[in-house]
Amino acid sequence: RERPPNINPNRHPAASLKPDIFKCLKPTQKPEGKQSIHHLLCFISTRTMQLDPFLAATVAACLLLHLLLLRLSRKSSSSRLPLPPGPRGVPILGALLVVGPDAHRGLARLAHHYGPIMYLKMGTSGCVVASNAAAARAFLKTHDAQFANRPDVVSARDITYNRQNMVFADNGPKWKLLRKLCSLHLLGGKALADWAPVRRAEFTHMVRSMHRAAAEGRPVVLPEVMVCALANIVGQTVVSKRVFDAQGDESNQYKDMIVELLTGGGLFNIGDFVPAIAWLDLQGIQAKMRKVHRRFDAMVTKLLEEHEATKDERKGRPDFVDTIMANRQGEGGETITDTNVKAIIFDLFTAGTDTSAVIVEWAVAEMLKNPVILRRLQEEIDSVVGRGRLVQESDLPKLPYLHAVCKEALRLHPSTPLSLPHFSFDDCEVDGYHVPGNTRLLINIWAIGRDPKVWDAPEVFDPERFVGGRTAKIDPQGNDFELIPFGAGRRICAGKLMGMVFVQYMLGLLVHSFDWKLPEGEELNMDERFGLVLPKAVPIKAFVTPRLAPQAYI
Ligand code: HEM
Repeated sequence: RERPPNINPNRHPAASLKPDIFKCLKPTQKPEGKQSIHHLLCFISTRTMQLDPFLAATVAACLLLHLLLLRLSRKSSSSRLPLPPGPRGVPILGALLVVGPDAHRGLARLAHHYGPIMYLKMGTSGCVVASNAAAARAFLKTHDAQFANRPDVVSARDITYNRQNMVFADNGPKWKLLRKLCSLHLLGGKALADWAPVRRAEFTHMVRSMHRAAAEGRPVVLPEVMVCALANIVGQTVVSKRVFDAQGDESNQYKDMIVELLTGGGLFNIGDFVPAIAWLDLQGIQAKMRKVHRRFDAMVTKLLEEHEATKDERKGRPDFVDTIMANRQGEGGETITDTNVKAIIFDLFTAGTDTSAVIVEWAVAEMLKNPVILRRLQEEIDSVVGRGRLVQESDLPKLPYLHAVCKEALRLHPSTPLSLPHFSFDDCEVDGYHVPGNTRLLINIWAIGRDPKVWDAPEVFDPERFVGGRTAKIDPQGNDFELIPFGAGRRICAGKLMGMVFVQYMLGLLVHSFDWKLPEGEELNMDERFGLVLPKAVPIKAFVTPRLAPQAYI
C-alpha cells in the first residue's frame, strides 16, 4: 500500500526524504534566521545523499558543526528571557530617527508607550534606557558594578586624550586611582572645606563685577559671569591660576569652548552608533570636536608649563596638580601619566563649571517667571544675613527655602538630562528581561524628575514640594532614586558636594545682592538646547539693581 504524502506542516521539510539522519533535529514552527540556514543545510544534504554518499557525509559534518555552533551561541546569550520592549527602528539607523534631536524628550515619549525599561537599537548598537526610579535602582544599585563602564564614544575619545580621563574611563584600576585622588585632594568633604577661601574670593569678585555693570547701566549675561567665576575657582584650586581675569573676549572664548565641548559631546553622533561609518563623520561632529580639543589642549599645555615654572613659589601650599604629581603611583603599579593629568584637568574644567551654572540659570529664569518665589527667597536670606553684607558659605545651612529652590531646579532642569552613558560588557537579567552584553545604559534623569506617579504637577516649578508634604524628604544626593541629578551608584558625580555648594552659594548671592529686570520689551525664552548638558537656548541677559548697603559690595 502507498503511504500518504507528508502533509504535517510542523514536520521538518527534509524529514520526509531521509528521516534517520535528522532525528536529532526538532521541527520548528517558524524557521527564522539561523534556523532557516539549518533547514537549507538539511535540504542540501538530503539531496546530495541521493547523489554521492561522500559528499553527503561532508555536508552532514558541516550540518553538525553548524548545530553545535548554534547551541553554543544560544548558551552564550544565556537566556530565554525576552529583551525589554522598545521601538524596532529601521535597518542601520535603528531607532535614532524615532528618538529625534531632543533625545531626553524623545526617549521619555517612547517610555510612555514601552515602559520604564526599554531596549532599542541606536544605529547598530544596543541601548537600554531606564526612565523611572525603580528602573534606575535596578541598574545603578542592583547591577551597579556591571554597568559601571563607559561606552567607547568616538567624539569623547577625541576630546579626552583617548579616554585617559576619569569621566570616560572604564571601571578599572586607573579610574579608581583618579577618583580617589580627586576625592581626597579636591572634591571630598575635607578638601572642599580647605578650598572655601578661594570660592569666597571668586564669588565676591563676581558680585562686584555685576555691581559695576549695574553702575554703568550695562546688562549682565548671567551664564558668562558664573562660568567665569567657576572657571577661576577650578583654575585656582587645580593649577593655582585665575584663568580669566577679564570679562569680555577672553572669557567669551572660554565659555564658547566649554559650550562647544559639552554640546558636541552630547549630540547623538551617528558614528558612535554605526561604528562602520564613523570615519565618514556625517554630521561633522568629530571634525568640530578635534578642532576645539586642539584649542583646549593648547590652553592646558600653557597652564602646565607656567605651573612647572612657578613650583618653588608654592612650597607648603600645594594645589591639586602638585598633589597628584607627588602621588602618581597607585596600588598595584597603576601610574598617573602626564596625559592623565591633562585629561583630568579637562574633566574638572568641563564637568565642574557649566553643570552648576546651568542649574542656577534655570532657577533664576523660573523665579523671573514667578516673582513670588523670588521675593520669598530674598526675605529668607535677608532675615538670616541682613542687608549689610554678602551671603557666606557658613550661612547656607540656615537657609531651608534656598535648599528647596535648588532641589526644585535640579529636579525640573537637571544639567545632564541623560546622565553620562554607562556600558556593560556582559549579558545580564534585569527585572525579568534579558539585557545582552555590549549594551549602553542611558538613565533618563530628566524623565525621572518629571514622573507624575511621584511628583504632583511635575511640570510646575514649585519649591514648596520640598518644604512640606510627601516629597519633602526626597534628597538629590543619590540615595533616593526619584531624584538623581548627580546619578547614583559607583559612577555618581564625583563633584556632587562641590556642585551643591556652587549652586546654593551662587544662587543665594545673586538673589540676595540684586533685583533683576529683563531689558524693556524682552520676553523670557524658556527653550532648552540639548547636548551633554541642557542649558537655556537663549542665555539670561538682564539688568540688575543692587539691594544691599553700599559697603557690602566693597
Ligand atoms: C550641580 C552640579 C552638577 C551636576 C548636576 C552633576 C551631574 C553629574 C552627573 C549626572 C554625572 C554622571 C553620573 C553617572 O555617570 O551616573 C556626573 C559625573 C561627574 N561629575 Fe558631576 N555634576 C555637577 C557638578 C560637578 C562638579 C562641580 C564637578 C567637579 C569639579 C563634577 C565632576 C564630575 C566627574 C569627575 C564625573 C565623572 C564621575 C565618574 O565617571 O566616575 N561634577 N556629574
